[in-house]
Amino acid sequence: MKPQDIIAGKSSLWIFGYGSLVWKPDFKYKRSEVGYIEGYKRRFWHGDNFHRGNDESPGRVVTLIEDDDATTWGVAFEVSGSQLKESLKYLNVRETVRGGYITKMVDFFPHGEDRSPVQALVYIATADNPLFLGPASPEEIGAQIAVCRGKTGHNLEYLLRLAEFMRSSCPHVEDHHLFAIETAALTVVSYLLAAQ
Ligand SMILES: N[C@@H](CCC(=O)N[C@@H](CS)C(=O)NCC(=O)O)C(=O)O
Repeated sequence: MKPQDIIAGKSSLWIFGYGSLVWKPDFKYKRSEVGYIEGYKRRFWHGDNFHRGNDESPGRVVTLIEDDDATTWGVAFEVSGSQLKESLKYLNVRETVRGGYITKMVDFFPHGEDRSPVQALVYIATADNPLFLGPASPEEIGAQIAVCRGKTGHNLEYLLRLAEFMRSSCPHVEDHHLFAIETAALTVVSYLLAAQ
């Protein structure tokens, strides 16, 4: 979907973040809500040769993989008025042009009792994306993240900030994939530091 098609006729829009967007939206928004989407699992299966890696050593960032039994927790940001066009223009470069993500509309469920879902835009990197790296063990992914860096910073920062967000904002959620990779990456870092 092109940004102009997304905002056609809309005065406001919710944008769901589940990776770097949860800790670094970098666009103006009216309000935000922690919550989840259904039917997708978050996986470090997408490559990144710009923000957190390069062509020789692509980093690993998250995408969403369809799974009817899964939910993914993150943050939805409501943008309205001029924020709508500004946020989509910014995210089109950050997510689509540089990251290879496409856009979909999903139901977002704000955290809390009996909250009705709202439609939200989400950026997803699909398996046909040339940067898609696919499944690997937490040890392999952790080792890759421990040594990669790109124009925006270290891949380890991306991992640790997402893990911190989940612990602080979603303490009731056990994200085995995320925390196993965090443990593996920190183990590699400790070995590298000890070897110095
Ligand atoms: N689309 C996901 C993942 C977004 C994401 O991590 N995209 C990368 C692009 S490859 C990014 O924005 N990186 C910025 C950074 O690493 O600071 C989200 O909603 O948070």
